[in-house]
Amino acid sequence: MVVNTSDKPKVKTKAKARYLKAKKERRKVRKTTGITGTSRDADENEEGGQTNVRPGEEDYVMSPEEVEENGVAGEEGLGEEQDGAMIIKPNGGDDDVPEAGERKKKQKRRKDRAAEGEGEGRASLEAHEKDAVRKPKKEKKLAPPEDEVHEDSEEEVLEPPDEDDAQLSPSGSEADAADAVEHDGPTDHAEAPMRSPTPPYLPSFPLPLAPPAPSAAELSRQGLDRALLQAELVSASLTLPLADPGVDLGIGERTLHRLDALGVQTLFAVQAALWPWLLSGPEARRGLYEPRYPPRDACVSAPTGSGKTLAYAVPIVEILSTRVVTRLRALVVLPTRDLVQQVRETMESLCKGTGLRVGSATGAQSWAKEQRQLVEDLETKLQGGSSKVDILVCTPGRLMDHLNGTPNFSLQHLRFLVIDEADRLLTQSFQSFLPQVLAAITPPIPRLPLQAVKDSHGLPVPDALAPAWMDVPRTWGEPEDQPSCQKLLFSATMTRDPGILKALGLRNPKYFMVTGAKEGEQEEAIVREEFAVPETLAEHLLVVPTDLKPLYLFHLLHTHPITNALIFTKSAESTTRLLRLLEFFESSWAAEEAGREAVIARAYSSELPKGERRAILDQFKNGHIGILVASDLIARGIDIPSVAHVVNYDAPLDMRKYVHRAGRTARAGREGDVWSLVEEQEARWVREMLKAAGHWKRVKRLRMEENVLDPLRGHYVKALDKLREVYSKDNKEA
Ligand SMILES: Nc1ncnc2c1ncn2[C@@H]1O[C@H](COP(=O)(O)OP(=O)(O)OP(=O)(O)O)[C@@H](O)[C@H]1O
Repeated sequence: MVVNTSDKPKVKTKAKARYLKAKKERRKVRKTTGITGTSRDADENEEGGQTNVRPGEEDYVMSPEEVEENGVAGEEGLGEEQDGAMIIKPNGGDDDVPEAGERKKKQKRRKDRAAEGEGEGRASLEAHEKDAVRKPKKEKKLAPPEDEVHEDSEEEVLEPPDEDDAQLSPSGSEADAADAVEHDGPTDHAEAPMRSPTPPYLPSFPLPLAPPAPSAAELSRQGLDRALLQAELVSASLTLPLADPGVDLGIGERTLHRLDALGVQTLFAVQAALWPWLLSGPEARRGLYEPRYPPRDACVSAPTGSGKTLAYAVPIVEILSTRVVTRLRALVVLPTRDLVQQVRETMESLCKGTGLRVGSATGAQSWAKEQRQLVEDLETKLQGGSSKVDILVCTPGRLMDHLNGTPNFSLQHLRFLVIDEADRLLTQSFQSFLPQVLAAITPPIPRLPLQAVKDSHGLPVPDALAPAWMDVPRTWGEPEDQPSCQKLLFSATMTRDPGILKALGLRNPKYFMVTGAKEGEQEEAIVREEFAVPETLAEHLLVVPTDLKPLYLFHLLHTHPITNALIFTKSAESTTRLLRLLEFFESSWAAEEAGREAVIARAYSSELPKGERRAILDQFKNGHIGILVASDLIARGIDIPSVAHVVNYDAPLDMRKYVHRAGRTARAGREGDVWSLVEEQEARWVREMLKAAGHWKRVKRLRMEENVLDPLRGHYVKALDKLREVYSKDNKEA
């Protein structure tokens, strides 16, 4: 960082005179030797991968006044001099030099002088200097803390494979090219010297840490602590045989057969806790309408892949299977179309033989068609609505469309409202759906009078108001009927934020938490929002230089080898770019020797049309595609049992994202690995994030020497060239 010194008052001292003389001498030397040392040079070097200055460690140039106060480089050993100014390396601060104590004393003396009132100008100069001296310290914090990442780790050093013999040394242009690919797309290297002195990486700032979890007292003030702190804690390792004669699950023969057909022999922890509570326990309500004794709501937090879908789907189907007429009685809301499709399939397979009808609303079909599929009578005005489906699985946007625009689409008969991936659906981006849904399940005031309804030909039409909606005579003091809708919230990262949960208007909620936390640490884990991950998940973290990240990825894919893998990037665009680079790399690698087979990879993001996305997902599920490079569109909920590895190519932005991405593998008790490639400048906050979530100890930190990449560098360079070519062609055509 260059500090502008022009507005500083001039202070002439002997030290300064000495300094200026020395400066003249140095200029002379430079003129004769041709060595320059401006910060611009440093930037250009950095861009070319030649400098020792790491991203985020910008140089600080000292003013003559500061030199005077701090002494010259030769005296203090703080840094090197550049064009008449001193450059302090950020990691050459106070802590690193023996003379630091002396300098501190001087700074203190300066402070004291300023405090004694040596004039305003001098005081502001002091402040400026103080800032300037501090800044490098701040920058130091941003420096890639590779050492720190390794400090308390059991590192696994990955040895270079020796079967390949391609030897290419790292070069500046290669680093440039990788940088271009990762940051700006391909660039013309001939232009490199013309670049501005801006460092090649955007300055990095640590992400703000999550605010501390609300205290028990805070929760208490919000009126939610009792329920939350009295959560039913369920051990993640709990299982229950489905055929256990000693346990009354409240499940009928038909459902037991369906579960058997689905391969369910043993209940997972979340199911073992929830099914009896909903179906056979003292608090269970099996009626379709429970206006006098409405059921309690439930919030369920359980790790990814732990069977939350069946945990709610089975009780819903079991209870609704007694219904006689079709009404919309269960609504399941999910954040994406793919998840809607997945849950609909599960519901349909459970409903076989019950006569229950399952529908979905995502906007995948035309509006009119979807309306006709959901509502029986779109013409007559019916107070009780007219539904063609018993269970509707939908996205929030399409649900709002139907609430506002589909005649006779009513939620008054709802017995279950399931909000799956609840923490996601309660975030701001989805916030408007919740008030509308809550209004639609709340009876009107005053209640509606019963009236005979006739169709356009004057013939009577059956209409049915839900009990809580009806205006019926009641004796004095008798309470009005309550809506029978039971809200069930599910997530692997369920929010404990009382403010957010309050917005749901939960009725005497019961919390279930499936946790791996040890006894005695569970309460803290709840309050601190620590999320459990599957026990069978192995977690690895590798700190890599930004410019070589793709190459490290390719190395991982080849050496481990990693297949049946989901690779997550930060955006749809990055997904496409990384896939192209991977394809070019693979074709170059496979072409080198007969018999080598390139890995088959595809991209998956919102950039693809819906139909294509579906086809790609199917191919990935049945193993025709080995690697799916994906955006966060499928980071949540998607269940693909064959996924053996997840790679965080771009670091997840928060712990929730980390948990959900990682949770695409190690599902239903299977083994799985997550690999996080963390850029040097991100390492600190990734570590902080994992630590704050009580997760750091689980993560195995890897160290990989750069020479392991050598056998693949040649193919990588070719791939980069090809990518640059394609992008410049694309740009010309655009
Ligand atoms: N009791 C069981 N026995 C065997 N397999 C089960 C059982 N329960 C669920 N599964 C299977 O486990 C897998 C994961 O279940 P599910 O998708 O419901 O997980 P989830 O907890 O909702 O995960 P996420 O939080 O990622 O959405 C599914 O393939 C499901 O069929």
